Amino acid sequence: MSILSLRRINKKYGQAKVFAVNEVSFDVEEGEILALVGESGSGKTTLLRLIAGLEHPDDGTISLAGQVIVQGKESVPPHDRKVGMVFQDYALFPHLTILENVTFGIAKSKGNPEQLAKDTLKLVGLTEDFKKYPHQLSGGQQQRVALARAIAPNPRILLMDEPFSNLDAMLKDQVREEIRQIIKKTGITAIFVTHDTKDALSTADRIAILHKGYLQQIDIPKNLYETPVNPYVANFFGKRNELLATPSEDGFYTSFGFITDLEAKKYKRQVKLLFRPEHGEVVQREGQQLSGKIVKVSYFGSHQLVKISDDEGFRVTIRTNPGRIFDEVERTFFYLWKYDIEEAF
Ligand SMILES: Nc1ncnc2c1ncn2[C@@H]1O[C@H](COP(=O)(O)OP(=O)(O)OP(=O)(O)O)[C@@H](O)[C@H]1O
Repeated sequence: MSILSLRRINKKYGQAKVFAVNEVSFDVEEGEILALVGESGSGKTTLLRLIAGLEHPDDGTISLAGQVIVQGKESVPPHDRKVGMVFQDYALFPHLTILENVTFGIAKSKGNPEQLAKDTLKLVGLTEDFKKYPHQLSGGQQQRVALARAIAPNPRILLMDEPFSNLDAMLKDQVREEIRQIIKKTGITAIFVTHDTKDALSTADRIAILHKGYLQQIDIPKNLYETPVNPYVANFFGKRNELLATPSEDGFYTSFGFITDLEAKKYKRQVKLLFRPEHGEVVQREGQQLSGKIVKVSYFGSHQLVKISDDEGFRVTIRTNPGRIFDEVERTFFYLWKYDIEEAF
């Protein structure tokens, strides 16, 4: 069931010439984790602030948990929306202990606020540092306090702005997994903003990708990566190779050789074969494969990227396992096991 629904949301700031958010519509399902991704200035934070009520759209409707919270000029004020927010810098009160930080937002709630704060801190994995101050905690721990503070009032939805950007690379993988598990354990619906595709692919159930304020695609990570709706989305998740090819009855002629493919006869004019580095395989045997000269091998620990050039110097990149040893300038064979076909012109 959808808990949040945005319909044709537009937002332009003051005298700006272009809209920060353009005609954006989507639904978020209950219990889902949605990542909002896009390059800098694409409208991610604006969208989050519109949902939180920190900005008001020029047009559009927003409904949360069955209640219309924005329509035309009317809107429910932020404190009545029951939205939890985790800010990029965590925004903890430096002069309050972590227990006081979490109790602060629920002080007026029924029952025993301090016990609820303690229980929520335990839920996020902080069991004994209740009396410490934020500066005495690591970045990852501070983030968990911010998360506890946001979820303690039992919000309808949790919004997080760049939650992983202040963490170093070593910590990031671990924190992503922990945060995902905590959110899933509570069953809360969450939306987080990130410009890092790894954050989105590894943490979210679905990803919404924005470009210049327009929603490009919203789907599960695998579909965004494997079946992007346009070149912008495809390239956002890692560069694709683009190889020009001439179709014939039984395959494609390329500058690296011939690829047998009966799909080719559907095309009348030159096409582009689009493929990611992991959709090719470098092989030793000669056969129905493509061939070229290895011009560069880059080692990344978990894999290698091999740049292969045709006779004219045009290059494609193929990913291989890290154990293979290649000589640069070696002639090699490779094949593509997956590619998209697009009209070239
Ligand atoms: N308060 C503001 N006043 C005027 N323009 C703004 C304001 N906030 C954002 N903008 C503009 O709106 C557009 C979208 O900005 P927004 O911050 O939503 O993008 P973003 O995708 O979150 O970017 P980043 O990743 O850099 O935070 C940008 O062109 C930005 O310059």
